[in-house]
Amino acid sequence: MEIVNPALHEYLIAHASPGADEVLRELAEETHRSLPPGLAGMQITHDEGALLSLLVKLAGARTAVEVGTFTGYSALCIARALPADGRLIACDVSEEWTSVARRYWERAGVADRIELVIAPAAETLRALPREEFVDFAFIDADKTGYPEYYEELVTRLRPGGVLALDNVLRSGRVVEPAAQDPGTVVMRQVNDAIAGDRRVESVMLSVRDGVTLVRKL
Ligand SMILES: C[S@@+](CC[C@H](N)C(=O)[O-])C[C@H]1O[C@@H](n2cnc3c(N)ncnc32)[C@H](O)[C@@H]1O
Repeated sequence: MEIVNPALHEYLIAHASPGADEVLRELAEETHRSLPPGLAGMQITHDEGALLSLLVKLAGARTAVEVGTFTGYSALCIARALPADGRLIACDVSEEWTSVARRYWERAGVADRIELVIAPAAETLRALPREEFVDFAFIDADKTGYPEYYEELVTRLRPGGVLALDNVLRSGRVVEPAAQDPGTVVMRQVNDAIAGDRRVESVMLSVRDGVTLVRKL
């Protein structure tokens, strides 16, 4: 999934702060021990988690939304960067995977900041107030859902708010014309749409599998 070479990726991870965090490390270990590699590999890596925490703090975020929670690693990185009275709405469809997440959120002392909604994310997002109240959002779920998740979230992002999208390079497949799987085709459309979206300024980063950062104007 990573697009930088493995040695360099290890080096990046070793230099992201906070260095050793017991709760995050054990969450990653349990996820990789209990699930097959194809599923466990959906978890973001430590460097991306550190990036999310930093962005939440830089944006001064109090209200955040995550689409795609899995076993809770990214949600934990977002929630612990919020102030104590901050709120993260976490969207997923899996009771099984998010039951792991809940245990680690409790351990980290951030469970009271996270509202987990088990339902298709499009339904959850559509039901949110139609106001610019979101300070930070992270999209990391089914790729064909990205156009709707982006639109529902960008309209609710406050001016100056930040939205991050994961897997935007699809392991490099976005630049391979022969790659025509639905996720890659949709991701090319999303990437083009964001680059031309006059409501935002944006940049694509080659972090892990590619992360686009969007700031609402
Ligand atoms: C790549 S994983 C998320 C990884 C997570 N951000 C982390 O840090 O470990 C994608 C997640 O999206 C969820 N998902 C897939 N389709 C969804 C949908 N329509 N609505 C909400 N969640 C969905 C899956 O259940 C899965 O947990």
